Amino acid sequence: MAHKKFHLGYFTKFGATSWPGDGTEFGSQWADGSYHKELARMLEAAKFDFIFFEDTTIVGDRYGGSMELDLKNATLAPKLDPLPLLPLMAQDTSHIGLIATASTTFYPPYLLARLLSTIDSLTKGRAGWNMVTSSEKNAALNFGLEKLLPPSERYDIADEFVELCKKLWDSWEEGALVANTETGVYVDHTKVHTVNFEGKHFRSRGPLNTLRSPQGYPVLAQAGASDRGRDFSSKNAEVVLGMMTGGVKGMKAYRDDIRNRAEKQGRNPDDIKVFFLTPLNILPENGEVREMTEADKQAAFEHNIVMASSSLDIDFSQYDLDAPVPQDIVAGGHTSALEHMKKAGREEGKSLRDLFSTGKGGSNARFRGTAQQVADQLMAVMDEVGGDGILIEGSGYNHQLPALLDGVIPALQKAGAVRTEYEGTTLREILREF
Ligand SMILES: Cc1cc2nc3c(=O)[nH]c(=O)nc-3n(C[C@H](O)[C@H](O)[C@H](O)COP(=O)(O)O)c2cc1C
Repeated sequence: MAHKKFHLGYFTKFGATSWPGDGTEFGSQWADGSYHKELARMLEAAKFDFIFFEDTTIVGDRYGGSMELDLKNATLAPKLDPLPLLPLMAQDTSHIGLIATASTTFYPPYLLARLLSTIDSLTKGRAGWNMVTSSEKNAALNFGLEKLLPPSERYDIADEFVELCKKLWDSWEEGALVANTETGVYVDHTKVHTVNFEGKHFRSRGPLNTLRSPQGYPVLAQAGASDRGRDFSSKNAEVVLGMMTGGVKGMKAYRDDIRNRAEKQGRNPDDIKVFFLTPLNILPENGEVREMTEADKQAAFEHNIVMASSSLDIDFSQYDLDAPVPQDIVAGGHTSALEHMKKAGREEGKSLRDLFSTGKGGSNARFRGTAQQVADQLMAVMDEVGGDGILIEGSGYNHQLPALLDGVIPALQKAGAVRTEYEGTTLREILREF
């Protein structure tokens, strides 16, 4: 049976992705960029669409008011800025897309538009921007703000931010650079325009002082989950990132919803690729399934509770961790994630400790089995959901790279479910190949 062809992304961070370990694993030396350069080469050989860098700008101390658990487990920090890493990875590769996160809440639009234009030039048209509005109070404090605005206002600002960036990127028309040695004209001034943008939140005269970059502007990515977030992503994004909440039904509903919203905004839904983030648990052929030990569960708990405390802006240490999830918790951050947790408490009696003690090493991964079985499961899900891509969780999974790249991907390629060659050269072209 012919399978739905789907795209592949790899989700990681510019941080320690192989901790805990003994310090010699692949990924241990990451701060000089060498690990990610090697990783990008490996993923390009497997014909991934892109490598994706999440990012935040804090050391997490929301849980119990201490940085200890975050720094102990290298959960949120240390993390370096992924934007300068993209051109480094581009030097050793020729096709793989390079997407990094930057916040519309903290950057001035002109500065970020200029930086991303520069990176798109340096990567020869392979840059992407994951647009986030940020959800950590500490991040606000780091940038001199007392607190974050409510999520919907942050999205209103982000809408205007993107509108201005696009105007700035378009302030240089195609063909403005002429470099005509006979006339002595380097840039045709009639093709470079001021933008005179006067919005509610931003003003900018423009034009950018860069060049028009190979893609014009970077591929725009976003992960809206709330109603307002989905409106934003279906209006602006070309890569939309979803979670696998709600199983196949939930995934299909999410993708259909994003496509419908995009159509209502006058966009061609096929220009948007929806990727679902998931870990994989690839087991050895006929091997023993290793269950989580108590130490694994404790490490998972510490990691997950630090992540959730900061992204939801909740000090979970105030709550009973072993009773069903309290229904009166209020989130400052991503509200949809908290709603799922409360539902698990209400309907299944799950405690915060139950919810936070899983996930390490892909123990609760939906996709679990030998390389061939994982490939078959991925194809079955994509066939049913209808597309568009899988974003494979990479942080903490370096040990699985051989099984992924020598097992799962070749099995998918053999079945015709993923690409075996790149046709396009820019990230936008590659995403639109199918
Ligand atoms: C795959 C994925 C990647 C994300 N990456 C980041 C990130 O790097 N930084 C960040 O602050 N938020 C990140 N988020 C959070 C989203 O930007 C968004 O806030 C979240 O999905 C909740 O949606 P909502 O804002 O509509 O409630 C990510 C979410 C997902 C699903």
